[in-house]
Amino acid sequence: MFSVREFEALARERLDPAHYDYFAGGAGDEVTLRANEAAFERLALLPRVLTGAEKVRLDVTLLGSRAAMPVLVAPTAFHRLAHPEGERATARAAAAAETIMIVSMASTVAVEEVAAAAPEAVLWFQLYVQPDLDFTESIVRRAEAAGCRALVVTVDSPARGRRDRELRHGFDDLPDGLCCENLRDGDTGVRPIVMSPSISWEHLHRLRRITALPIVLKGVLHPEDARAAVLHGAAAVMVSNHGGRQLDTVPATLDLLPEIVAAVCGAVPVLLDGGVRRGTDVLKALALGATAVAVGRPVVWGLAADGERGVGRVLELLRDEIEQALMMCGRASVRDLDPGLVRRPC
Ligand SMILES: Cc1cc2nc3c(=O)[nH]c(=O)nc-3n(C[C@H](O)[C@H](O)[C@H](O)COP(=O)(O)O)c2cc1C
Ligand SMILES: CC(C)CC(=O)C(=O)O
Repeated sequence: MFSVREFEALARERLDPAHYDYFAGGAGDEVTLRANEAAFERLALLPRVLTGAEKVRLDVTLLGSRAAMPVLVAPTAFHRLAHPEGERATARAAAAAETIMIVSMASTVAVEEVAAAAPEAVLWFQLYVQPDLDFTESIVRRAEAAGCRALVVTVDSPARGRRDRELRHGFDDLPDGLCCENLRDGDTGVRPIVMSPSISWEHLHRLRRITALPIVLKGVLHPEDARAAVLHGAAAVMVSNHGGRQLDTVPATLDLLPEIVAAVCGAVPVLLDGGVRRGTDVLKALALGATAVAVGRPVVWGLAADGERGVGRVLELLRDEIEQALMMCGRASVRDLDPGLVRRPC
């Protein structure tokens, strides 16, 4: 396998079509899903020459967590639909690649077991605030106790996106034997995930009161919200449209990045996900001001294709591509890229 695209093709062959469509699909007409990747294709790289950059640096430090490359594992649900080992395999591969895995609240392996399966892994935990705030707090406590080092609060989902592919397959629940293990509740079994339309800045304040973990706001698209996130104490913002799975026809994340970086004014790191498939994509996002990016579907494709090895290979491919692209651009480090590296062809 020599590219993320090849992994997607193999995953498609291996997966039940309903599960492939769950992973691959987007909301509505999938305009945003396509736009995310197209935005990277539209932007060109403009290399410098004779810069003497013999050794290149790929590592970054984010909220105190080190990553050997500026590519994180985005939180994606239901990994055991892709491979029996599920999130355990993903975490082992992330640990081997020395990068950060953001464990989804909707993981099919409990966060404690993910941590136990990969003791070296640096884990962050993604949270959907549940209307029962005491239950939400108990989930946060579990993530803390499991050793997660940041809380990634997803704010783009006051309701679940309408995804025609899921509707067509009637995919609305996990098969028998699988469930969202982080929603187990002593008294009532496993609770369903609820998307909270009432979620507000007040919930962020509450989370800040109950946990000392740094909080990343995931799903910020409007520059005003990015500014507000800083004022309300977010430790980082993640420019994300949920991989085109929530509100269709929102802009590609790469196209919004410069405005958000300007709005945040260096106060907190800006992360981005959506459509990253190549090392050159990573360089483009970093050139426009992201500190790092995250990949969702590429990791799922690796997992479905070959479990831990597949995820490991996907991460290795991205790492090698970044290193090569950085050298070809005449730059010595992912930390000091600037907008001069990219051109928008007229
Ligand atoms: C199958 C799938 C499941 C996802 N599950 C979650 C989730 O549980 N929580 C969350 O915040 N985002 C979730 N996302 C969104 C990802 O975190 C991320 O924003 C998106 O996948 C990035 O786009 P990409 O797939 O093009 O890399 C999911 C995405 C996919 C594809
Ligand atoms: C369980 C779902 C809410 C996970 C998700 O965020 C998604 O499928 O995009």
